[in-house]
Amino acid sequence: AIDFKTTMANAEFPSIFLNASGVNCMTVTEMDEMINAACTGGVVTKSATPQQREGNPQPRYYQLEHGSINSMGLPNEGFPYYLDYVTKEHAKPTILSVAGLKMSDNIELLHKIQASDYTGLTELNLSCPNVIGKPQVAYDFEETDALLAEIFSFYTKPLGVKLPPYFDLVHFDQMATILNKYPLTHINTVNSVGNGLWIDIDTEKVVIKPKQGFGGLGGTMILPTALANVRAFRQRLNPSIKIIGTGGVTSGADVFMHLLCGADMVSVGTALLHEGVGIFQRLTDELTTIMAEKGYTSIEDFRGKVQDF
Ligand SMILES: O=C1NC(=O)NC(C(=O)O)N1
Repeated sequence: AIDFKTTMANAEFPSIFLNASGVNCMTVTEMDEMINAACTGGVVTKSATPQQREGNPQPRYYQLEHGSINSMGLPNEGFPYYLDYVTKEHAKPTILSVAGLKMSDNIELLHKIQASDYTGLTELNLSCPNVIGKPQVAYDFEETDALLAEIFSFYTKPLGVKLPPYFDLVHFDQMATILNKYPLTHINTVNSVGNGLWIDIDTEKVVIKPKQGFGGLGGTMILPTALANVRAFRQRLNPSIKIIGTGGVTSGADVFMHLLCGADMVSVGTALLHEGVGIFQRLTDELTTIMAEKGYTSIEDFRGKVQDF
């Protein structure tokens, strides 16, 4: 069997696979299920906001033929619930995802984690596209830079950021220049492709209620965008900043492509919601088959080695 173990900061993940924050991670039951499932590296919590949130009105999720559209609106049990969970002992590492609704929230949440007994990884979600009236922070380069500067003036525990997709090479340059200034453990890229729209032609209505049907896109249809973002940041970031590749993974071949682009770990959202935690054994088996066919005995044989034409 191939060794899929991965280390990020002070955490040793027994597998490269994680859930995308938001999927299979809202409650203790779901998070335990992720940790206890075969071939998972651990669990990423739902992004925690300072207080519990109901989220946006339903329907707020819809499965499309080639992916998904969602405008959940950060429903979650509240920061204390998730801090309590990750501070407990678990068989595999946890990543605590947090999402402030304004800059002072983010600072406050990280002060609380810094002061807590939690020593594991934290991921600052800078990219939720679905909080009504709120922008995706990571599309504001100045705000992101200022926020990270403030955070790293006091935060000394392992910290990564969840990024939205970018679509312009100059934006990759600008964002990487900012991120390289800070001792981040990782980036997680991509969050959903923000503010897509889908219509049911029978009813001539949009398919989700919030924001007149505008929602974040996930699944197969965003795989090319996800691969581009993983590769672009791998090419630009300090090697010390690891990459969790997220977006569009439904098969071992998709995982293989994320790894060729340089991902250190791979997380699954839409397909996990659709298939359940059994997907991780399937992805492991499919990736193992591909590697065997190519004579690879370790991910290091091909990680980041996508070739130009
Ligand atoms: O960061 C997020 N990305 C999404 O696609 N949806 C959720 C949400 O709406 O809660 N948050």
